[in-house]
Amino acid sequence: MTKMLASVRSRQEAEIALQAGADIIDLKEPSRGALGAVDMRDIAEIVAFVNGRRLTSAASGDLPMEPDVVRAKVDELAATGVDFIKIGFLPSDYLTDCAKGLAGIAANRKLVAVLFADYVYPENVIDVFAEAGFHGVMIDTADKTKGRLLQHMSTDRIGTFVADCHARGLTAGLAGSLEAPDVPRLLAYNPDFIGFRGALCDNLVRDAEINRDAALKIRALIPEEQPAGTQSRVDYKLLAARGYFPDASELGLGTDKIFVRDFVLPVEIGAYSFEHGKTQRMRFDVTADVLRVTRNPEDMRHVVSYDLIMDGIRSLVARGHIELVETLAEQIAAFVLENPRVTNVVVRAEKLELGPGGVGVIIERKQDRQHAARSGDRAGTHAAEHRGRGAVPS
Ligand SMILES: O=C[C@H](O)COP(=O)(O)O
Repeated sequence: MTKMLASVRSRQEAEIALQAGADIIDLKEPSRGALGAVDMRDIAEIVAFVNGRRLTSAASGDLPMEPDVVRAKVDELAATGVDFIKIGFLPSDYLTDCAKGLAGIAANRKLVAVLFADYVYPENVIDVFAEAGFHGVMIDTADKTKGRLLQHMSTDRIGTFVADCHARGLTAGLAGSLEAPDVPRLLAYNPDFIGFRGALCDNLVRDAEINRDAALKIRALIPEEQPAGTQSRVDYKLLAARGYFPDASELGLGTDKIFVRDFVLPVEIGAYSFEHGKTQRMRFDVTADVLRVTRNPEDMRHVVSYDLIMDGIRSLVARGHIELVETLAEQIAAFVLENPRVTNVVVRAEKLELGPGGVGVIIERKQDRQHAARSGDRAGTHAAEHRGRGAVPS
């Protein structure tokens, strides 16, 4: 289950987050930086106010990578009774020492290491926290003026991050100036929690007060059902279980078309030797017929996000050299059809650098409704089939 974490700075804000249904009340002072700490006295007051009705966490503040300083601050926070302590780790020669220095506290308290998507870390950084006994790792952004998490990290890398954490027994969290349309894209990767501050405030201004309606809007996008366990990066069965797809009773509403047009990416593709070891630009046009869920679409649960289509194409292309445009077009069609709301898809895949104009292929593929109905599990059937064939980006 993916939990909603709401960062609050005061008891009043904690009350709004609690009433809006946030799962984790995170204590953070946004005006003091990405991981600004709330004053100790206020933390104690807010933890007492929440009084076990929700999980609580507290940010450590933007600390220098000095083991003694970090340990002293975490010790102090541990005494407040918060359930989780979030500690920011900057790339540094002392990162490992700082993590190891917390192993003693980690034996008794749940520590969550916060890494920043706008910095570069050594490849084995998650191992460092697993070895030090941390409870989890989360990705956030350090500079809140420089874009959302998904502008720093592809969904494919996010999927890898979550899977790497889970493989090491760590919980995985995601945050970073997230907005409502980001939620279904991130939910598909099954993080343990998704964190918000700006999106809960008026006009996305994270230093402003939390707004109840904004918090309710985000809460509605993270339904609280218990998902089935999943192997896949993008799990449409999971999204279906969370209310992102229609019930059979709603199918009478017909379909709409969503499209991605003129989506250009560098791709390693081609059967000729001169096409190997380099990229060439390709343009993709995808049109999908999508079952309508409601007459009044109001939030991301009611739509099939075109972002999911673009994320899928990026992931497929990132897997390495592809011999044929036809192969890639089939993979894209299969990926889009994994979404049980898609009844039909047309994929146009075009190489842009081989002739005076484009060259490529247009294919049209349909959802195998009969097969899906036979299985009695419309939402999961195609995902399972394509996963088996390796069509899901991995
Ligand atoms: O822990 C999560 C953060 O508070 C997210 O803050 P943000 O949404 O303003 O980036």
